[in-house]
Amino acid sequence: MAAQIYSGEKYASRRREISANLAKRPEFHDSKPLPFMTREEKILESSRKLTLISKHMNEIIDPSDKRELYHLNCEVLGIEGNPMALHGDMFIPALTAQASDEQQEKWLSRALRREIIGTYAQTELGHGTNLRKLETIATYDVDTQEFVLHTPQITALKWWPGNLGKSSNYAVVVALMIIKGKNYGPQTFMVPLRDEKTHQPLKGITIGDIGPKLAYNIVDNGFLGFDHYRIPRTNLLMRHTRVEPDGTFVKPPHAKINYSAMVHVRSYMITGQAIMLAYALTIATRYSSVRRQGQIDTTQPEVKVLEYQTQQHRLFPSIARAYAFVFAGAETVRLYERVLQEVETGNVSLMADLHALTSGLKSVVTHQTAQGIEQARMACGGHGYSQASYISEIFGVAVGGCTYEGENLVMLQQLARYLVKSAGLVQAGQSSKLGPLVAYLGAKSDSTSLIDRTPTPGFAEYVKTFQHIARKQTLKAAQKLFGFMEKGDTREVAWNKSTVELNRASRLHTRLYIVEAFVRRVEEVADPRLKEVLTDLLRLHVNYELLDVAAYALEDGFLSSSQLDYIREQLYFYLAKIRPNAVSLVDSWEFSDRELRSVLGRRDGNVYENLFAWAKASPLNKTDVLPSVDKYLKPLMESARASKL
Ligand SMILES: CCCCC/C=C\C/C=C\C/C=C\C/C=C\C/C=C/C(=O)SCCNC(=O)CCNC(=O)[C@H](O)C(C)(C)COP(=O)(O)OP(=O)(O)OC[C@H]1O[C@@H](n2cnc3c(N)ncnc32)[C@H](O)[C@@H]1OP(=O)(O)O
Ligand SMILES: Cc1cc2nc3c(=O)[nH]c(=O)nc-3n(C[C@H](O)[C@H](O)[C@H](O)COP(=O)(O)OP(=O)(O)OC[C@H]3O[C@@H](n4cnc5c(N)ncnc54)[C@H](O)[C@@H]3O)c2cc1C
Repeated sequence: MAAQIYSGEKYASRRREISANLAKRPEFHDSKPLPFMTREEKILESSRKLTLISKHMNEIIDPSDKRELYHLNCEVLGIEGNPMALHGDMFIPALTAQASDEQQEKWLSRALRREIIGTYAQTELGHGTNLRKLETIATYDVDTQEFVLHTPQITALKWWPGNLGKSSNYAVVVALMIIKGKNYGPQTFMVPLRDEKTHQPLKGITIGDIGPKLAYNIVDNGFLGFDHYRIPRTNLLMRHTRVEPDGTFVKPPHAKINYSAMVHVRSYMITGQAIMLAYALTIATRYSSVRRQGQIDTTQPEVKVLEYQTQQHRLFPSIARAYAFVFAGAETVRLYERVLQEVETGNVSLMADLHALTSGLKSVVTHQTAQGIEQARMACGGHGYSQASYISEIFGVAVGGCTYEGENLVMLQQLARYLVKSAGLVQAGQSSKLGPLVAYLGAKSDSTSLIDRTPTPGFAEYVKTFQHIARKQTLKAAQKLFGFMEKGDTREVAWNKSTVELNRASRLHTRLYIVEAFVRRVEEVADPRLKEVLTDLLRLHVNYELLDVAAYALEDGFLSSSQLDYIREQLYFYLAKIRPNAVSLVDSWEFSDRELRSVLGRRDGNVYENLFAWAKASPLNKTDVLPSVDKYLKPLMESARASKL
């Protein structure tokens, strides 16, 4: 099953080898539990381990393999980030996609050797979403052939870039490019920030950390201001866009090619989110198979809480989602890598499809992941609330994905633009022009679903039902938009009056895509034992998801209320059928205890002994009497006693 999850036996077994290798190297392990450390201690600890990784990486992984590096980082550094997180996640991808060969020779090779540390500085105090209104300006000075970077007011300060605050000495900075008074929109520049020897900020740079956050606190998200700071013309990233010495601007082959680092993260983060969801579910499912509370048969001992249908309903549909997401994530990464290669040859035809797909997936997956993690926490009762479970940290890190790389409700609108265009083609009788991801919009719907009248597995009927719902909502939302425009609203006003409905269409389209990706993967499985278990999980998934969106199919009679009952019964049937495999389904992700960092979710299942040992090790228990008691509580009680006398 691990080979299914990790798209092949090769990587699944490499993961095992890497984990086994690390198990023998205590210097790579957390020196104490992360929840017992201050932020400063965590950053120090993470930097220590990062240095070890850099020194010994070649002995443990093939450094050119992104997935091996990712696994090494998960084991050693963990999810709370590290001082070079953005270096790998965005700085290197931005240089790879946007720097010219010559620039790559100069900077990318140094970045890959870790001679310099970089980040991606785009968001500002006043603007994150609306990139066209960024306020940092890069004005071209023809005389000196330099760009002058400037922060004209406080809202123009860069704000949020990861590892900008304290760690990075370079950044890919996004600024509005002005040449001879003309605004050429957001462009990307390679900018030195700190002296390479002293790490002191360079003259003209104001820089620092933005303070603690909900989670992800090992990362020093930062602020950055420029005071008429000069960089050479050749620091504009010039793989696709160019500015000649005389200020002539050479347009890129696609207007949004500079947004590639964002599309990179949106493509990869689907897998990252699936893994975080699986972390939380591993912890909650293991714990639920140890925790006994209450009885189902009063003549029998207390049951494991995993026997309760409510607990199964709380956890198993999310287990199915984690699988669905990791399968969809693998497809997304393949598409991203293909588009990256095609862009190299000047073919930008798939950029819009990739952008639409990743915008929708990023939004739906992060939202459902956060929901699933929070349910996993609650499924652990009181112990879920303790940091010993580590689920609160996993939630805090994962939920950040709802905001970063484009706020979810905004990104759903990006997909909606694509869907509206497609709906326009359908309306104009040009369905043959629809791309493969939206071809279903042009198909004719059956009048009713046959979901309860086809032999199992009947996935085609489920897919048809999801298609019916997504098509109906897309055409309806587009119609609403067109209707407002016909009545005289501008497109922007009409859009704003239709966005709740448009975003619903985007979610439904994306959920259809996820179901289809799951079906595609299960169809490929050759081993009959694996196929059976995955088919059960997929059945649970399609019934759960369909029930969640059934209102759309009930309102036009595509589904009847008796079919709804059928779907519910199927759901309950598969909850029970999956129960014996539940622990194996989470164990198949093969997370080591070191990677999980959860006292509650350890493989040995010795929950109570482990919790007690953890509590005793808490910093507060180092002494029996805290200074706060000596200083305040004892005098308080003493004065209360004295006043009574
Ligand atoms: C190997 C296994 C490993 C597994 C790995 C697992 C995990 C690791 C992965 C990730 C790391 C995780 C964590 C890192 C943590 C945090 C990092 C966070 C970083 C950041 O947040 S960086 C800042 C991100 N900021 C944003 O995302 C801003 C969002 N805003 C925008 O993107 C844009 O402003 C906008 C909303 C898209 C609008 O742009 P605008 O220029 O105004 O364009 P429009 O007028 O709206 O559209 C015009 C037109 O262009 C199309 N368009 C827009 N963007 C793109 C694009 N990128 N590509 C193609 N086309 C695009 C748009 O659709 C319109 O098309 P039309 O045809 O409709 O005109
Ligand atoms: C953990 C984390 C890490 C980050 N790392 C980086 C980084 O490394 N580099 C970097 O540059 N940035 C980074 N960011 C910033 C991040 O990319 C932005 O916060 C994000 O893009 C959202 O932009 P915003 O903060 O301006 O939100 P806003 O756009 O101000 O959103 C506020 C509200 O307004 C709504 N809204 C905004 N525009 C519209 C619209 N057009 N239509 C309808 N509703 C709208 C949103 O839906 C939301 O509800 C990070 C953020 C976080 C949380």
